[in-house]
Amino acid sequence: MSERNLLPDDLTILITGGAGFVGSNFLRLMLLKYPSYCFVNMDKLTYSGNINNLADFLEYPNYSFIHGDICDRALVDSIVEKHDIDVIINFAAESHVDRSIKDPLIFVKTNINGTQSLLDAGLKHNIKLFLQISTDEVYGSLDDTGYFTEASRIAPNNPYSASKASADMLISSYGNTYGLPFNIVRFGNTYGPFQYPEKLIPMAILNALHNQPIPIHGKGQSIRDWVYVKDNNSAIDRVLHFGRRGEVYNIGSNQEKRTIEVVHLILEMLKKPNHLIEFVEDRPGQDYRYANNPHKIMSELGWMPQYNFLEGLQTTIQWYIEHMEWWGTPSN
Ligand SMILES: Cc1cn([C@H]2C[C@H](O)[C@@H](COP(=O)(O)OP(=O)(O)O[C@H]3O[C@H](C)C(=O)[C@H](O)[C@H]3O)O2)c(=O)[nH]c1=O
Repeated sequence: MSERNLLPDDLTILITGGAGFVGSNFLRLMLLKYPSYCFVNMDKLTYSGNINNLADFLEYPNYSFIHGDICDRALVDSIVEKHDIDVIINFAAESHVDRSIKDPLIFVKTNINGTQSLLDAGLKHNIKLFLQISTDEVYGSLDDTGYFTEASRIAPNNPYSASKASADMLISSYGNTYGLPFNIVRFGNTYGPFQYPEKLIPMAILNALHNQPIPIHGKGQSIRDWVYVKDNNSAIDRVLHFGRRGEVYNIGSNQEKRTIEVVHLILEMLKKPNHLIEFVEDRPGQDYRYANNPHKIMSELGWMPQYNFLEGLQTTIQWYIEHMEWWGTPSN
């Protein structure tokens, strides 16, 4: 078994994409839990990032924000050098599959070239760990049975997942060739507060709240394993502190649902009618099912998901009810 990551007691961590959904939720946990660590948040503030996601932390002495693009190699290099970064956690990514089908170029730029720029800066300045936030989509699609393990074949099916798979391979090649210490964490479908409403759950909640149609691809038969964002946070925290050098960890919560079931639950919880559902053409190359087997992180690092889907969904719905004005009226 490979050795544990060797990290100093007081870490300085560069979080990329920390104004986005998963990154801002993670920073929220870390800023409260580790007041002796320093966090530098670098974010491009694209359409899906929002500086308000961390508004209540702007005055924290151990937190700083830099507006910038991970593809800007000179900027990335200067940040890693100037702040004496120990760990880079890369949340920055273009992540919406439908957008990647319409315009793959930005996915290749941000997800592959951007990752390489971080790797090069990390290597040059001897960081102690590069932690990549990745996805179970790199394994492609499953039938009704079986699960992805860390040993499953990498077989992405759309430009988004191909760009994430490429980044993962680049990272492990830097580990193998140059000895860069790294971990890769591959999540299932993440949901919770602060998610930009283009992904299924926040889109369906907000459309329902505005009595707008909810577009469902095909007949809504695709299956996803839904992981509450706080469970993702605790998984990253465990990998950061206890992960073994060069290892990949799959995250899953064994809470699989069909898309149509998820939307029915949302409508039921909001007491909205089912006729808001509008079946539309299926996504080209739609993946039928994703489901990670999280045995490795559970047995080696003692991680356990804490949130069941109904509880997480209820909390998420409540958050969107309270923050409806953030998003305006849905355009469809
Ligand atoms: C946006 C939308 C989605 N869907 C369907 C398509 C999928 O079968 C399912 C979930 O779609 P969503 O786009 O929310 O997520 P995935 O395509 O599963 O991918 C997501 O989970 C992985 C792990 C990532 O890594 C991606 O970043 C993340 O976007 O609902 C609809 O039917 N209608 C819609 O309007």
